Amino acid sequence: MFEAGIYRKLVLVFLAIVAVVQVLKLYHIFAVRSQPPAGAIRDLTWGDINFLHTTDTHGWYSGHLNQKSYNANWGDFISFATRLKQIAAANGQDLLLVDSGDRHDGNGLSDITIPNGIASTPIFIQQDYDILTIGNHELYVWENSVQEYETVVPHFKEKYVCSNVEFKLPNGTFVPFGQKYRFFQTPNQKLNVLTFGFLFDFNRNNDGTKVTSIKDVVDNESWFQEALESHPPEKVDLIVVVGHVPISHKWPELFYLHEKLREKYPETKIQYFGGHSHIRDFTVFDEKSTALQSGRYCETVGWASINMKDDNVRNIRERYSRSYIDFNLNSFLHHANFTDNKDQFDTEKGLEVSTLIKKTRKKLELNRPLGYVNDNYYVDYVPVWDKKNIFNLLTTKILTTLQPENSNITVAEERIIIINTGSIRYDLYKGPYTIDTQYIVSPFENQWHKLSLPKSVAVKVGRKLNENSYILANTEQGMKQIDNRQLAPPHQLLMPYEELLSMEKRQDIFKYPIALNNDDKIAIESKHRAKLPKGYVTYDDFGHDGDDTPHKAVVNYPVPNVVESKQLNKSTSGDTIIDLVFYDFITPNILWALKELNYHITESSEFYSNQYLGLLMNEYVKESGI
Ligand SMILES: Nc1nc2c(ncn2[C@@H]2O[C@H](COP(=O)(O)O)[C@@H](O)[C@H]2O)c(=O)[nH]1
Ligand SMILES: [Zn+2]
Ligand SMILES: [Zn+2]
Repeated sequence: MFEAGIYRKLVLVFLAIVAVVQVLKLYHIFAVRSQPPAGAIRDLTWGDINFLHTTDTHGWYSGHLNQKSYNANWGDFISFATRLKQIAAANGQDLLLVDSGDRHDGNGLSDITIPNGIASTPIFIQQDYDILTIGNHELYVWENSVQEYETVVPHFKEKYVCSNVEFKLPNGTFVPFGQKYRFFQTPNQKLNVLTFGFLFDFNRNNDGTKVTSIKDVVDNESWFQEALESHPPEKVDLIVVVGHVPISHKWPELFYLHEKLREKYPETKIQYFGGHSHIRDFTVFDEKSTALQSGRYCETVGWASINMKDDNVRNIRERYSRSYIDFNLNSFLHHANFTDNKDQFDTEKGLEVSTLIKKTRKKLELNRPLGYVNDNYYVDYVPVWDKKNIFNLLTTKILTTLQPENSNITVAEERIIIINTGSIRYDLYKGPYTIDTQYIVSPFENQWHKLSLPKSVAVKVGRKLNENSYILANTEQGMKQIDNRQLAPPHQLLMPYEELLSMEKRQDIFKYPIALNNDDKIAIESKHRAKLPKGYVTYDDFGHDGDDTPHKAVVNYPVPNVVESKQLNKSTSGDTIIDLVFYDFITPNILWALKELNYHITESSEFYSNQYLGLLMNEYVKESGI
């Protein structure tokens, strides 16, 4: 009797264990449902109208020569777009190409020439865009604005749409880059599309250009109201807004525009394309409006599709789809249905452009090695104090080699050198350090300026600049907004340092950038994902299945707006006068910080050196390697 009782219990326990294992197995399969097997690519979802979007390409038209995930070049992208347009046409659908600006500053192909862009712009314009607009990097330097106005705009004609930036003609009048808006019909679906192009409220543009905030255009510019009046809702099937503006819910500009457009077009579908903050993102504005942002540096081609005939749509995901396509040949061949068949995939024009890129790189000697990098140095994959962090390398080794330009510059015994972290544009990877590397990492050829300050004041400036507040300040150029967040790397623009720091205490946040429900965590932590290549795991308003290629997430640690290289003598007593040395680019921010510190400067900053950071890096690598 006793044995039978134990036996029965053992059987029950065994059955219970089997049941639990089955449930977990089902749960696991179910939870990992959105993860295709390693190496598999998530297919695109096509709609009546489809879009390919690029933004913040910053001259990366050669592709990423040492990163397989982004190994396609601009010629491959041209072939890819051509093939997808053919698929769309065969299905009676539309496919439009859109670009949101920032086309140089960050790669040797675009930056080694004077002015920059001379060699790269002829490559960029080979892509057959349907809608494009301007980025802030086309506006810092007058020569780049001239190039945009005289080369890019005439090439694309009515397809270049820019609603709030103007160019000053020799006679002093301001005219738009391209058209302020465009109304056109799509070739296959015959959709009537009303298009605008906007730049974020940028105030560091050169004097030969003018930027009007989106709010001012919408509220005060008569042409905008007239454009809406002359294109009433019954005549417009779709509004497209191409912006060099972040689409994040944290960035208000496009949401203000949306609110005003909805007053006029309560039911019309409105599709936004964003840029500037260098991230993959997708936001839902309302049931009939979404926004796509497509990363940076030719790492991503954004994809959006819309079902225009949607009277009985129950869920917004039946109306819209979005994908972030890794800018590599594997993805391009897959989505264009030419897997393992590159010869057939290549178009004549694509091959011509790939050849042009090779010839241009050779002519510019971009692959000429200057030295060797023995380790990887990251912008934010490791904390800023880590010896593998590039800012640690710069502040402890490279900046210490900066010399005043000549002997008649008076220099103090001690100094602090400050750089904005947004001036460093990419990681420094192990391998040959070439001419191209200099521009990839630190393209800005700013002068160094200095102020002689009491040490007690100078040591506080960096900390003040790392406060993240949007400040209205009276600068030399008049009332300008000083936004210290704009000094940081673009992809951290929306996650201010303090906010990131506060999260740092909860390590989990760096694995899951947003709070995820349990089955997502299972999906991410699953053994399957652990084997995947590192890369973007994008969490947006549609969830985390947007990346066409599943990756193992990288972690982004917080990066302050500025970092400092301190050459100070701990032994000196008293408030000695030291040199505060900084990039002339951040002078408005330095002056703001000193004002905030109640320090009244008696003289303006003084020229210190032309040895900009890229040159210092080159010399350092040649001398001692890194
Ligand atoms: N030190 C310098 N930093 C610069 C300069 N021009 C731009 N920047 C930095 O880049 C971001 C904007 O980049 P984006 O790709 O997001 O538009 C800006 O906020 C600065 O941090 C420069 O000449 N010198
Ligand atoms: Zn950019
Ligand atoms: Zn930008």
